[in-house]
Amino acid sequence: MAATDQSHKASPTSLFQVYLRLRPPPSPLVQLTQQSLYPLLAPSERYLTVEAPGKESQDGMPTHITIHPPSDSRKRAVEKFAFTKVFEEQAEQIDIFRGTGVVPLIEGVLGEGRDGLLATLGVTGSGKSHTILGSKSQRGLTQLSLDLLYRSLDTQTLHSANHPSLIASLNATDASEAQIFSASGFLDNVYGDCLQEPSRSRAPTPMMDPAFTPSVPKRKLPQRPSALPQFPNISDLAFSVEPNAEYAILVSMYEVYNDRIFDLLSVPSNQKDLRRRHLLFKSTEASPDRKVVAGLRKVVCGSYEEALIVLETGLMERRVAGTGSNSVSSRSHGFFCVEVKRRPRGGLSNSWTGSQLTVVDLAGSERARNAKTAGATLAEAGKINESLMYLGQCLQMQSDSNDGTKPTLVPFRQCKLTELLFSNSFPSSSHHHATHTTHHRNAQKAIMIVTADPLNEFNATSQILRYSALAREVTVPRIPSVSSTILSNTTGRTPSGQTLPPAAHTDEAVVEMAFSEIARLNEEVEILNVKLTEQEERRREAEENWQKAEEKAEQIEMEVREECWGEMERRTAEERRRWMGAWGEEADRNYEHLDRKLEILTQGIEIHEDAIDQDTRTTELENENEALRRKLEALERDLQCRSPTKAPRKPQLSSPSKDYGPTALGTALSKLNGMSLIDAAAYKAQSPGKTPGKKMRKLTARKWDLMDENEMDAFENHY
Ligand SMILES: Nc1ncnc2c1ncn2[C@@H]1O[C@H](COP(=O)(O)OP(=O)(O)OP(=O)(O)O)[C@@H](O)[C@H]1O
Repeated sequence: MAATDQSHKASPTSLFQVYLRLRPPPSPLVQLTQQSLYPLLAPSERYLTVEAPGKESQDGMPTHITIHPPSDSRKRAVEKFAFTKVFEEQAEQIDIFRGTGVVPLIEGVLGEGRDGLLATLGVTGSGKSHTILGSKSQRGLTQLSLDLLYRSLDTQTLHSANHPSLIASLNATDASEAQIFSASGFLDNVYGDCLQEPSRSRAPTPMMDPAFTPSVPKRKLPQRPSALPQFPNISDLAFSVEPNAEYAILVSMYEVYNDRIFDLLSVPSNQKDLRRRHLLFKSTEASPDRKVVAGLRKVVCGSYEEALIVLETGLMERRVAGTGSNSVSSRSHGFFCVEVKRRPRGGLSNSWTGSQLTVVDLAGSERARNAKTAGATLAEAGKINESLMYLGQCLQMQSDSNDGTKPTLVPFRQCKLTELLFSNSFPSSSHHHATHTTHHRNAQKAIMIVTADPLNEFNATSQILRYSALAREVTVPRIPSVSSTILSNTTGRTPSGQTLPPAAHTDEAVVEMAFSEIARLNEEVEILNVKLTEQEERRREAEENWQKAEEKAEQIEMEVREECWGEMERRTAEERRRWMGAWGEEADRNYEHLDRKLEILTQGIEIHEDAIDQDTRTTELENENEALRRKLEALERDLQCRSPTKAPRKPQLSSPSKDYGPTALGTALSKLNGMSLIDAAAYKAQSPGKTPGKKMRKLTARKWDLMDENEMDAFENHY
């Protein structure tokens, strides 16, 4: 056999441990009734064989299977798949519970504070629901896990009926913006009178949400927990937990339908209103490092029985909602979550810590394909196929990286399902600002149980196995060589029975070699063909993804552009408003300033007019004027007497020696200066032929200084 892939071992860093469970053939009666639903092959046509356990197997369990394509298949390649463990048809529910990693997963949730995820994957009818939810006679992994949790916590589990402040305390610290209810309150509301016994008086439900109105259509009460299967028994199994702690268990359920998340415990307000509000998977303020489904309804279940009824209610809602929206139950991916919250014993503290176990029942891919022909919308069927294809890609990436050559880069953000399954699979740490401590969160541990029916259709089953397996080998069986076929009956003898000569033997060997070479080349061609088909398939998927990504990018760009444009317009309007405001204020200030100035001016004028009498002031100014004029004239005369030979200097009227400033007095003085000049000119005109020089020679400066105007006139007339 020629192999194209030799990687067998699951890497210890794998995000998922992948177990394969083969379902047994149905009983003849079931086969008869369900033949049309799940057309099965005859046992002789079985294409799947389990390999004997190898060296790497744990507990002597097989880890590999081989699938041989049926004779009518186009492909001839034989494929070998590796899993963490393979459970054959005879495996019971308890074997799966104990043999897969479910028990350590629960231990991690209880002790290590590590989230756990358990999912089943397979084509329709392969036994997913049987494995995860059980049957009429047997419990599934969900019920067994709940049983183990309650058994381990035992009396340390808190009941909301005994602790009235429990719901408020949980509400105060819940990071997922959830609505938390007590089990009795929740069940009362959904089933109403069905739960009541005539003699029993019912205490009011603590912390009942007023929005939780009793107008809800009542559901038919599910089977009593005591009527539900008790087998297999795991009473020998329990973990010891922190003795100084007390625990609360919160149950929530949701489904992913058409790539949207819907609460399964949130019953619609009336029968017609089946358009449920979808929820977001996001990081919240209280949970920055971890994404949570925000706004879920959570029910505090104090006992295993309460948890079972809530589980049944959610499953029923999944069916009711499915039927109402023209779909069937397995057309959605169902999530059942059990949160284990812990706080120090005493009930005083609100410091809840804890982790969560999530059980996932994935939709069957085959059902979606058939549903297309059964009248379901293309979008609905397409969404399941799409989400399973993305899940396949993520698992494929994991298996590709298991050989250690490529880093694990899981493209899990492509749809809600893969986001929900993988987002919390990576370790992270977050800083709590309030306490200034760094909280380290363990990476989630995940288990995938792949269910397969070896008698179900080859293509669908091989497809699921191909992308969920941890490793794969492709081989092509060696075809019996042509020469050996031809010569098988001859062996050195002619068909007539004659022995061939030695030369003929040599020719036979050459022919044999040639044929074996042709056969080898044929094998290689076959393998290359298989590889080519796969590459083409991957390329097609990649191109589809590329196109989708481009469309998404375009849409995001448009949204961003619109957002930016809106933001710009908003800011411009804001800026305009701000500017107009400022401008108005400035104008007001200016007006005010002007008003104040005018007021001051008016007041100033009034004061001036009131303070000084106009006439007195005029007289004063005239007197002053007179005195100054006289002084000026005396000065001029003095000047002329002192330098009689020199031409008389013109008084500098335009630049008086003393700067009087821009006051009224200054102006008056300037006028006076002008007047002096005119007077002097007039005076000169009155004494023609007499030069100032002659006059100056006959007068003493002292005398001249002391003479007044009249004396001066007399003096001039005398001479
Ligand atoms: N391991 C098993 N042992 C016995 N019966 C089984 C086993 N697995 C499946 N069955 C039976 O096969 C039938 C189909 O199984 P189941 O409903 O679990 O398939 P499924 O994969 O969940 O299908 P769907 O996708 O339609 O929900 C059921 O009647 C179930 O009881």
